[in-house]
Amino acid sequence: MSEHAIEITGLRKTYASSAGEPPKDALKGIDLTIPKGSIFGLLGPNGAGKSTLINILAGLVLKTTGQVRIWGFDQDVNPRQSRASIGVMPQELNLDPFFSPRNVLEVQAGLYGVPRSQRRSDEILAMIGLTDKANAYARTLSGGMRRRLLLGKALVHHPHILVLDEPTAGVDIELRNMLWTNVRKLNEQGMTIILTTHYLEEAEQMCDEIAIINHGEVVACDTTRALLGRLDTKTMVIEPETAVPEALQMPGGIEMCPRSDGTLAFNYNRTKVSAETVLKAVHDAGIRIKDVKTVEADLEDVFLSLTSSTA
Ligand SMILES: Nc1ncnc2c1ncn2[C@@H]1O[C@H](COP(=O)(O)OP(=O)(O)OP(=O)(O)O)[C@@H](O)[C@H]1O
Repeated sequence: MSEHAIEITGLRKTYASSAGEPPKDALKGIDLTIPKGSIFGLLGPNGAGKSTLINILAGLVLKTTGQVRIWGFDQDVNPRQSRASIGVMPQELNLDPFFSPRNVLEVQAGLYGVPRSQRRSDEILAMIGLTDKANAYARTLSGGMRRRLLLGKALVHHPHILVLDEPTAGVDIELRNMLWTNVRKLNEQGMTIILTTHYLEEAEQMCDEIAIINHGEVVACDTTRALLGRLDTKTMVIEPETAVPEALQMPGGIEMCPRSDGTLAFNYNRTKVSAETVLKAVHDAGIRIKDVKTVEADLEDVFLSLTSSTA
């Protein structure tokens, strides 16, 4: 059995032309492997191709060419097994208004051929906090409750992989925390999680690995730590003890930027300049240091550097 939850090779999707619009190459040859047991982030600007990719994984959009293996099953050769291995929580709140949460879960379990003896609607309702609403019409549920129900619906067939498409877009903090607690718990139980999010801080906190997609191509795929280590620029922020002399000259490779709060930011390329060199330059400039801290690049910096030049 493969150690990868998902293996994608040469995946292309071209949407046919319609209403006078030319054909659209939404995915231009994606190669991607997602390790089993990981929390994997799929990031990219609007229109990058994330939903297309997720919908292909979910079996909702047909690929143009390429190979997709889900939990070791080739989508074309073993469509039933590959579909059974994955559960998708979609972005849209597409629920039948006259179905109760219990109906929704039971019907979904039926669609996936889960035998009655293996259904666990009560357990799922408890997990998503909808036990009291088990028999209420979906149209009477709040937006947050519907979203939780969609999470439950994605889990009825015990998938190995859970895909969350923008699960926290526009949700309040309480629901966001509840979602993440559940996602972490499921991951600890061995489920592989794939998520798209616009909140880079969230991806930084949640994901072990991240792929950044731009214009239908993977422009970076690495561990979150390695991705954050990619940017060479580092900043040292110094709070001076005394007034700073005007017109300071810094050695090459160190740029000084005074900040409005009275601190001084020194930007330097950490592969070329050491922190010690920066501190010495500050000292030689006659600046007495009251406090000092260094600032690492965050995911937003990495994201912008990889996507803004071609946007
Ligand atoms: N059914 C479709 N027909 C034609 N073009 C489409 C269709 N669906 C998506 N596209 C186009 O394909 C490209 C990728 O869209 P996709 O929805 O996959 O991006 P995305 O990264 O999910 O964006 P967002 O974050 O805004 O949801 C876009 O240019 C979009 O306009």
